[in-house]
Amino acid sequence: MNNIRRSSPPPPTNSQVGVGVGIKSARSNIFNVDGLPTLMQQQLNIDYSSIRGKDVLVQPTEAQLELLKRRLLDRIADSCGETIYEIGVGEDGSDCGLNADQFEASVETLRQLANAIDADMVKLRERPSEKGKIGQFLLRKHIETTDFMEIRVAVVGNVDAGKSTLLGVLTHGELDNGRGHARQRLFRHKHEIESGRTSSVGNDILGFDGIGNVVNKPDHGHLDWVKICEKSSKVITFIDLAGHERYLKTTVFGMTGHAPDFGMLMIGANAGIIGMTKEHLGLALALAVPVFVVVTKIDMCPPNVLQDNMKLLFKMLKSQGCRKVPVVVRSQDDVVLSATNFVSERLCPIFQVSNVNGDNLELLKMFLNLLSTRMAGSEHLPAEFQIDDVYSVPGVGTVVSGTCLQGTIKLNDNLMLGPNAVGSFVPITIKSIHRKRMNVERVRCGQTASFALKKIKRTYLRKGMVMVSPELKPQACWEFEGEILVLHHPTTISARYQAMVHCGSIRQTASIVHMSRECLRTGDKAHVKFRFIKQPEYIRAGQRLVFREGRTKAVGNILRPMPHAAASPYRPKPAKMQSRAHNGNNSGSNSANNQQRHNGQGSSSAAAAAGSGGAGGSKEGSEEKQQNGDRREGTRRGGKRKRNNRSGATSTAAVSSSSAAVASINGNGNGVSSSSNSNPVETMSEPIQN
Ligand SMILES: Nc1nc2c(ncn2[C@@H]2O[C@H](COP(=O)(O)OP(=O)(O)OP(=O)(O)O)[C@@H](O)[C@H]2O)c(=O)[nH]1
Repeated sequence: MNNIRRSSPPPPTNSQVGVGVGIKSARSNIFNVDGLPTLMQQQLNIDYSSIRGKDVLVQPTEAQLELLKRRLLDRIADSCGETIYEIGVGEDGSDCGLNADQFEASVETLRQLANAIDADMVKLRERPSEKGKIGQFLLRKHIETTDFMEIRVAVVGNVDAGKSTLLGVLTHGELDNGRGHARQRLFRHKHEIESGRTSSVGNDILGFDGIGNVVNKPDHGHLDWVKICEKSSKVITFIDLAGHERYLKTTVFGMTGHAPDFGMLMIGANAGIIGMTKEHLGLALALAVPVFVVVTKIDMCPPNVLQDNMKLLFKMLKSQGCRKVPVVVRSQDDVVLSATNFVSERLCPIFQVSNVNGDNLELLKMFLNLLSTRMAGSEHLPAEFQIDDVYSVPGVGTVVSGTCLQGTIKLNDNLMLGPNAVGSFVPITIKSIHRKRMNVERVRCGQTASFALKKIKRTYLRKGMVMVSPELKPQACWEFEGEILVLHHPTTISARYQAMVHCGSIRQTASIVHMSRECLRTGDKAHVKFRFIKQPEYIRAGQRLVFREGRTKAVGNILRPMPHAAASPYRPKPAKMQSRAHNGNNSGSNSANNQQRHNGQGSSSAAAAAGSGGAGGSKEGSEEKQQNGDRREGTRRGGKRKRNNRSGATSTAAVSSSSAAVASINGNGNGVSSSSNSNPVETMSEPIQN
């Protein structure tokens, strides 16, 4: 059988396509890359050698048909409901192509197999090869009306890039007028309608049926989510995030708390890489979320400007900081190529679209239809659900929404909910389950849902809590060890420094108790022991985290939760916060002074550029203060400036040897105004390692 998705090393070009399929890593876990026996084969001792030839579908025996069916079902189960089959390619990838008759016979056999396993079949692509034809076909299994595959796409990009407009156009099927018509339907607050700016995390859905047609049919401008879900085999949930720097904290929460499978980075063709573009890209890279790019407004952009901005985009994506392979998607072939190689090949597909005249929107839809979840494969594990919102619904009671990270949750299941302020978990029972407003009986890993809970008060709950299977014997942690990489700090970070930890849907200030180095600067990596300031949280080793305060940003992983750390409140004597002086006002001469003082590195590098310009630090700081009255607890944030304790050369070396997206995120945490000061490409020049 020839349809194994491989993560082959050479970067694909527009004229090549990777063999076989599935966009998700889960597939390659089971079907290993060399055609060696899979885990399942080993377990069941099934010999698939007789179905490895390129012509197996031409005239298969009964036994071969049975094996083919079995293998297709395995693959579909592994991929949560669909797979892409490549006809005319042997399992080892060599000797490709079938003559016309053989090809037709193979297609017919595949159609019979699809019928036998109750799946739809659609041709995606057909191409000639040296020895004949090769074709790729999508097989999508029919599922119950109350079930559908779910993919979450976080929509990020600078303000006015056209995010809400594109989502309005995609989900409502009506083009924009260039003056904000399409986005009106998506705004959730009066001030958003008045200002035309997204300020909250929004959800919009786009449903595809078994053969990839969009099922969204607005009724007088309104979408009935239940109808869409009933008719859909796959639902794309767009997490519409705010582009304005003022709402960065909400955007970070959207990226960490809503567990997106993919990031859609939007760029206005005429404006190019400005403002928060690099900040958002850096965030996605830091959280290991694969990103594709959509360049909007090509209808109103002069060709030379578009060309220049595309050049910069390519340079940024290829830079050491990103190490992506950008591919402009211009045809259906390119769509299949990029969708099938998206995750494994570090490919970054780029779509150039217009929301006004509809250019290339069909290609984007086709691409979205081929995306698959990255969270499949842990249905059998004990359930774990992270809560990202809590409501009190009249007549229903307390409702929580969030994402199932592992296992399956069914109606009337008993789970443990917590941790509360003292770190305990309480038993709860699931009263009802909604997926996209539709009543369902179960939720699997990778899916979002809302649960009505029995006998629990709204006031007991908060974002960041979890509901887990009692089998997991959950424990809350005041402290944990992590490995972090400082993407930007104006001076140095030392023990007792406090900042906001974003980890899944947890958002709480934590203090550094201990570090493997005396102090940390931009680009430094260290083992750090953190302690939550307000209450213990449920965390797991391996979770990614973002540690930020104002323009200070660090990313990393949780290495070791420490559930046995004492619960007595830790009241660190706060470190002196010299760096405040630099956060406040970064414009004009101040900014220049700050650069020198902070970095001690003269003209060196992206880090210096990052420190400059814009009013980001102060604004954001004040937003956090407003939104987060709970955070200070009578302590001040620490941050130690150590002036001149490194020579310029040393610190430059430290930065350039760092593995981080030093500048990608840093490049301009400062908003639109800074973009003119710093070269967007140069600021991406430091490597990012996740
Ligand atoms: N001509 C043209 N105008 C567009 C296109 N896409 C969006 N616009 C216009 O650009 C403006 C900004 O679009 P929005 O969708 O609000 O941008 P946004 O990225 O969502 O902005 P925030 O919500 O503030 O982050 C609106 O007036 C749209 O009508 C396009 O493809 N062509």
